[in-house]
Amino acid sequence: MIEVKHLKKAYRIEKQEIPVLEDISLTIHDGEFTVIMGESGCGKSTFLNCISGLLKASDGEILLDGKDLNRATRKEMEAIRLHQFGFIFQDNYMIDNLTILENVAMTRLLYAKDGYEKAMSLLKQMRIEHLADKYPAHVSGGEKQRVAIARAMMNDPAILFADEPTASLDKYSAKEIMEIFAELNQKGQTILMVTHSAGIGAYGNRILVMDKGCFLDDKYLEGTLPDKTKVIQGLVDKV
Ligand SMILES: Nc1ncnc2c1ncn2[C@@H]1O[C@H](COP(=O)(O)OP(=O)(O)OP(=O)(O)O)[C@@H](O)[C@H]1O
Repeated sequence: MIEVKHLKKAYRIEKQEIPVLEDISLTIHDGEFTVIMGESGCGKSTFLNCISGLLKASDGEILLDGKDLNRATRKEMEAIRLHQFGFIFQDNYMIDNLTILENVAMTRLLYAKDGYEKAMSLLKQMRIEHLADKYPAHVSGGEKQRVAIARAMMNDPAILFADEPTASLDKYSAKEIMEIFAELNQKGQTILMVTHSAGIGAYGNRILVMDKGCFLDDKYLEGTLPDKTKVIQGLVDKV
């Protein structure tokens, strides 16, 4: 569970402070698949980066099971990112001269002996075990995103953060990736995802709509994918 209390974030450009997030308070509960939507530039990625510790918030508390990430030392934050968080982005950089299996296994090999077995079992779960010995340059965009999910799941993260994970994919690959997300969530994985697409957001079960650094709507979603897409579109159109 992550509790966000009075989170503020401003960027400093030269001597000027540019406020982006304005006093946000909310809770992300375990097992939720929360989706953040809103117009370009409203602060979605800034929010995701602050609560995942990739960016330091200007003020407020971000409590992960009671521990305030905004006051954690760099070493504590590194450990939390390694052991408790998983990240998936639009473009997932991989090390070109390592195989897919090595890319996935890498972070766990830093502290556990079962890196390769765990990586192989996740490649199987993502149905891409046949890619294990290939290099990143030789797999498609959709396959690369599956590799990125496997890599993000390597340390059994408490929360999976995803920023526009389907933005660079065609609609068929995007659907496959979202089906994997939905399956992981059904097995209990907490997910926090930013997207621009109501159809992609509909795979989630909670929608947060952001406008100018605040959340305007926070709604739990039920029903079929088309039902949820309609609800999300209605909320987003109000912005
Ligand atoms: N490092 C930075 N320094 C200064 N300003 C920044 C920085 N990163 C983002 N911003 C500004 O903060 C605001 C919010 O950016 P952010 O990327 O969080 O928005 P977003 O909602 O994720 O946008 P998009 O949907 O286009 O990705 C924007 O005005 C952006 O220009």
